Amino acid sequence: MTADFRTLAQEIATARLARPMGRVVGIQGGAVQISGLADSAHIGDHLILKRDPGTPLKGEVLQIERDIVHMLPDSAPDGVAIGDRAVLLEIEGFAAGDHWIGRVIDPYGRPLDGQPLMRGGVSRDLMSAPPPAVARRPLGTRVETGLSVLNTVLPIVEGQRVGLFAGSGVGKSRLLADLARNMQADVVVIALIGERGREVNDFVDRVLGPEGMKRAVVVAATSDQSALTRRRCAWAAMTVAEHFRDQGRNVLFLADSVTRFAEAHREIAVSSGEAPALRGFPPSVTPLITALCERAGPGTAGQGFITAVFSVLVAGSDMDEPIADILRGVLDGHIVLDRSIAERGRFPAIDVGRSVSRSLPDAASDAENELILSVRKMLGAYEQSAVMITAGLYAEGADPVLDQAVKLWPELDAFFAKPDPSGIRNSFDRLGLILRRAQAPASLRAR
Ligand SMILES: Nc1ncnc2c1ncn2[C@@H]1O[C@H](COP(=O)(O)OP(=O)(O)OP(=O)(O)O)[C@@H](O)[C@H]1O
Repeated sequence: MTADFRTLAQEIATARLARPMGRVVGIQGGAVQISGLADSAHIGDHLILKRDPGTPLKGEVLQIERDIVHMLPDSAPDGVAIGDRAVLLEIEGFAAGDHWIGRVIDPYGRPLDGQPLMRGGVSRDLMSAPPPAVARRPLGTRVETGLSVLNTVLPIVEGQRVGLFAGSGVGKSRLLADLARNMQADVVVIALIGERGREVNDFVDRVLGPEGMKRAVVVAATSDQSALTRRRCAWAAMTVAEHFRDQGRNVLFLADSVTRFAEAHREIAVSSGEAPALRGFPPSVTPLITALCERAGPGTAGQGFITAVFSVLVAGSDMDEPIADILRGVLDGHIVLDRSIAERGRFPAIDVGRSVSRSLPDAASDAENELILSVRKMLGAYEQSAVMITAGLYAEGADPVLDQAVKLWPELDAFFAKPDPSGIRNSFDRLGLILRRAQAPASLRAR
């Protein structure tokens, strides 16, 4: 029997023909209390509530008390009455497989691209723990990113977890798509959390395109779906990544965005009575985000790596807002996109001065580290005097580093925008050439 038939036979054998039913006994806030299901329901199970009159209302099991199941409905529980019937739906196991590559799925493993999709052979727990810290391999080697700036001054190594901090409309999706298409990886798993439906289609069809989809699994939950589904999206995508990692493959995991994941959690937490604390977010948001990020990283011996980029929405470049702050603490680096750079048309709009890769200095050779340090010094000198320079108040000769920085600035700025499919070595060669032209390293070392 082929694997597909075995899966089908298993599904038929385990299918439940009768469905447990309960009755509404209360409605409080956004949640509906149901009796008669406490023995059969599990957290996260789906329910369908038959409103009389009205269309059925779907929802998920949020809490279970001794006799009562608390259901969080997908939309406002208008028209729900005491005594209405609630039917427990069986939730299928989540089992990824190779045939998911190239597909767009929802957080329950159902296809969103109109084609049939079989489940894989083995169901996985969506909330699995990360590999034990002591058994984990160390971070791996540098990966080709396809972009000059990430190949050189902000390197990413196998198993590294990076935050992508960006305001709206500064090129976050395009950068993620560039990485999905060009970054070195066996499989790319993309979590699209809380985007509008139109944006998901646009991302898949136009921004990512058929080339990007070739090795990608997209897991999407749109903004109109319930908070539970949106929150589940991040876990489902991470579970897909873990499936491929366990097979020894190197996975690139891209999450867009952790902010929307945290917002979905906030909705759920408030419905279950948790008080907001961190500027509107409940205290449980910190362990939630930390646990998700921890699942990425190196696997154990024989497993692959999950190299991850988690995007964060930072309104008005506020890097201290709670989600950005939590992420900065748990990740191994951050890439900051800057609106003023995007506004002058330089993409990717990475603010190199404010971005950090914690894989340095280990990820680069001594000579490369020296080059990176020189670039950073020059950028620092330029940025400190940027106002003076643009106001025409800069006079050559006062500071040799600033003189070089001013001279090199246009070339460095153009270098940061360049794609580089030919690899890390080539990116460093080009960067070295730019610096040598101004004989910068020697004079900088003398400072
Ligand atoms: N690499 C690029 N080259 C040229 N233009 C770009 C590039 N990246 C982004 N842009 C421009 O910036 C716009 C916004 O990009 P993108 O949709 O990726 O931003 P975003 O931060 O994901 O936006 P949102 O917050 O709305 O999701 C694009 O429509 C395009 O005009």
